[in-house]
Amino acid sequence: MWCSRVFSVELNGAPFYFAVKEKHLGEDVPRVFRDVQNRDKCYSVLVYCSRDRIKTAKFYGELKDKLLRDLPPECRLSPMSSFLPKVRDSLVKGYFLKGNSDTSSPIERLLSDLIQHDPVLVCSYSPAEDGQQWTQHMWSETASQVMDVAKGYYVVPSEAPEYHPSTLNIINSDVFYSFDEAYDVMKKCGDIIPEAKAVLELLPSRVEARNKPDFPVIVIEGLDATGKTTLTESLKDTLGATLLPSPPECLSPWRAHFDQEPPLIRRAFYALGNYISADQIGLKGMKTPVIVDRFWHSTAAYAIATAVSGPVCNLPGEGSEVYCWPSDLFQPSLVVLLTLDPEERKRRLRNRGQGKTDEEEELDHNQLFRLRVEEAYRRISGPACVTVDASPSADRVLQQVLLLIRGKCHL
Ligand SMILES: Nc1ncnc2c1ncn2[C@@H]1O[C@H](COP(=O)(O)OP(=O)(O)O)[C@@H](O)[C@H]1O
Ligand SMILES: Nc1ccn([C@H]2C[C@H](O)[C@@H](COP(=O)(O)OP(=O)(O)O)O2)c(=O)n1
Repeated sequence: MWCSRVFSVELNGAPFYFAVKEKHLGEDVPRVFRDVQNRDKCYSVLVYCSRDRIKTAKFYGELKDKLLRDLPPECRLSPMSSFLPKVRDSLVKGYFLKGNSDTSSPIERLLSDLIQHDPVLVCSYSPAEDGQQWTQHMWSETASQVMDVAKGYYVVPSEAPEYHPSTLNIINSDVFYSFDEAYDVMKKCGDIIPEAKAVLELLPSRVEARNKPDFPVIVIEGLDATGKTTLTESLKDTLGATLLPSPPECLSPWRAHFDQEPPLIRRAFYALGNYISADQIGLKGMKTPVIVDRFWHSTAAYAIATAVSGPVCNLPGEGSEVYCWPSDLFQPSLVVLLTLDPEERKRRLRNRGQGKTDEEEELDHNQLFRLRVEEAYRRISGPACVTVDASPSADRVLQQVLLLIRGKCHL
């Protein structure tokens, strides 16, 4: 089983793959080990997935903090995973450590301690006797000792899978496709996160099968500073509409807390926010048109783009079930995606001069992340978004969107 797994190490935002084999057939040394200096040693710490997903997700985050705090500063820490290609939910996450001869003792002390107290699988990597190849040694779980060197596996390069390994675990870990799936996560959090209890109290008792609103519901999407607030305010005034922010205002006191939680919990929070918004849309949409500032497109696109690293081609392919709209979530009449040239977006951000979320900071620095979010927006279907260039003046953007609304929603 171990030999059919592929290992992935993220270096500078790009994944490098290797596998392990009992026999060596003269393959190259995997990229991850090629630049390692003589006498350097590497380690992997993978977190076992327990039945308690919340515990596993929390532990993964805490493990990073612990390693960063307790490892020698020269030790390099990279995200790592192990997976079975094409097998859904087979991804196991962890960290890859690179140390030198001075740091190997403190690293090994720390890892020995971890393996005895925490749900982790530790391996070390060192050059084989011939000095050319590298071998992987799984640590014994009981005695925290390295297993017999003769039983080490050889590490060999592995082909990149068709899509980024994180895509194997996206469904119901990063993106939730029903109220019940997201609710289940929040409910389980209730025992360990007091804020989760407060969120549960705000949720509609069930996803109500409300009648379709009489008036059109228009969602405005786009990266930060593309002009959503400006446009939604103008649409509200022009159409006499109700404007609803997303996540809904009632969740504001809890948002900062959930932004600090691991993806499983954080994304469940945003997913549930959409169901609260849907409830409000159902009520308001009986009396006026409704404009919504962000909705499910944002929830799914940011989650997918964060789970996957590297270039846009690492995203799940177009048409993947990952991009499908949840069957129990209200579908708006029209979703408009505002797009903007990156330089103009930065100029608007600077002019606005406000603080940004960590994710928005990331958007600024990481152009690949921005491209992944935008592409994920475009791939979501049911309803798909209609792209509008947000670079003209605010009034021209408004006129353009009004044309779309009148064409689609008979207003
Ligand atoms: N069409 C536009 N042309 C020029 N500046 C704009 C336009 N739309 C918005 N802005 C300005 O860009 C900044 C970001 O707009 P905002 O509506 O706050 O974006 P978002 O809500 O998407 O973050 C604001 O300072 C706003 O005044
Ligand atoms: N319905 C929503 C709304 C926002 N989100 C998430 C997606 C991003 O992480 C942030 C972006 O929200 P933020 O308030 O920073 O964006 P704006 O300031 O409105 O442009 O929130 C979500 O997941 N689902």
